[in-house]
Amino acid sequence: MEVGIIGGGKWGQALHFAFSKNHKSRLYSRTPKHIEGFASLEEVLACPLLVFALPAQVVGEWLEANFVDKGQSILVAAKGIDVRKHIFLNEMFAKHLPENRLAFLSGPSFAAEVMRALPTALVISSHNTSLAQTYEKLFPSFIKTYTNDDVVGAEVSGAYKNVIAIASGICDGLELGNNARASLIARGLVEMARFGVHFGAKESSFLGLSGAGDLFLTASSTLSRNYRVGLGLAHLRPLEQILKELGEVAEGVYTAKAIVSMGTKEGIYTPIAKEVAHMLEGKPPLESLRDLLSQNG
Ligand SMILES: NC(=O)c1ccc[n+]([C@@H]2O[C@H](COP(=O)([O-])OP(=O)(O)OC[C@H]3O[C@@H](n4cnc5c(N)ncnc54)[C@H](O)[C@@H]3O)[C@@H](O)[C@H]2O)c1
Ligand SMILES: O=P(O)(O)OC[C@H](O)CO
Repeated sequence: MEVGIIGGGKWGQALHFAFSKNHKSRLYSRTPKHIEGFASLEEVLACPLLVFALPAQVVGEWLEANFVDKGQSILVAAKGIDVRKHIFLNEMFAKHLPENRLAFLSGPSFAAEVMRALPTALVISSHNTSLAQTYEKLFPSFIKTYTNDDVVGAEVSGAYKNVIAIASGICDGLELGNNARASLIARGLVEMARFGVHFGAKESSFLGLSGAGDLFLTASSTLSRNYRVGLGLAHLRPLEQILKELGEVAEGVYTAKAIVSMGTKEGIYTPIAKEVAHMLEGKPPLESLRDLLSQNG
C-alpha cells in the first residue's frame, strides 16, 4: 500500500519510519528533510491514504490553504483541541471530507521509541470500521493496533492527557512526591473522562490505551514535551523561554485554554485544566496547588 504523511516533525518522521518497513511511504514537510521518501505536497496529496501529523493548532489554516479533496482518506495523528474555535479536530476535518474517510490515531506513543522500533500499542478510531482496518495494515509488527468507533473518546484522551502531563511535571518539579503525582494523575483521568463523556465519548475509552495508557506514559516521563513544560513552570521559568528551548510543540499549552473555555461554556468541572491554564498565564504554582487542594469537586 502507499501512504502520504503530512508533517515532517518528530511524529511524522516516526510514522514514516514505521510505515516504510512494509509499505511505500511518502513524507511532506514545509522544511525539506534529507530522508528517503521525502516528497512534494502534490505527490503526497495524490496518495489515497493520508496521515496528518502537524500540530493541532495549525489544522484549520493548513487545510484551508492546502487541502484538495480527491477522494483521499485521512488518519489524523495530531492530538489537541483548537484554541481559537474551541472545536475538536474531527469537526475541523469534517469541513473538508466526510466522516467515513476520517480516522484518528491515539495511544501511548513517544516518537523517539517508535524510531527505535520499541513495542508500541495504538488505537485507530473511525466511524468507518473498514477504513480503520485499512490503516491498521500500514503498521509494522512492533506496533500493535486496536480499532474502535469512539472518535470523540480518542480525541479527548489524546488532547486532555497533555494538560494533565503539564500538571504532573509541575508536581514533580515542586518535588511533592509520588503520592501527590499518583493522586493528580488519577484525578486527571476522572476529569478527562467527565469532559469527554459530556461530548459523547464512551467512558470505557478512558480506561484503555487512548486514555489511561497515554496519560500514564505522558505524565510520568521527561520524554514528554508537555511534562517538561510543567517542570519548567515549577521552576518559575517563563513559558516563552521554556517553549523556545523545547523547540518542539507542546500541545497542552494550547489545549488547556481550549478545555477551560469549553468547560466554562458547557458547565463541566475541570479543576486541573483550569489551574494549568492559570499557571500557563503566570499564576504561581504553589498558589495553584493550594487552590486545587482546597477544591471540593
Ligand atoms: N512527538 C511525539 O512523540 C508524538 C506522538 C504522538 C502524537 N504526537 C502529535 O503529533 C503532532 C505533531 O507533533 P510532533 O511531535 O511531530 O511536533 P514537532 O514539534 O516535532 O513538529 C511539528 C512540525 O510541524 C511543522 N509546522 C508547524 N507549524 C506549521 C504550519 N503552520 N504549517 C506547516 N508545518 C508546520 C513544523 O515545521 C514541524 O516540522 C502533535 O499534535 C503531537 O501531539 C506527537
Ligand atoms: O511529547 P508529548 O507530551 O507531546 O507526548 C507525545 C505523545 O502524545 C505521547 O503519546
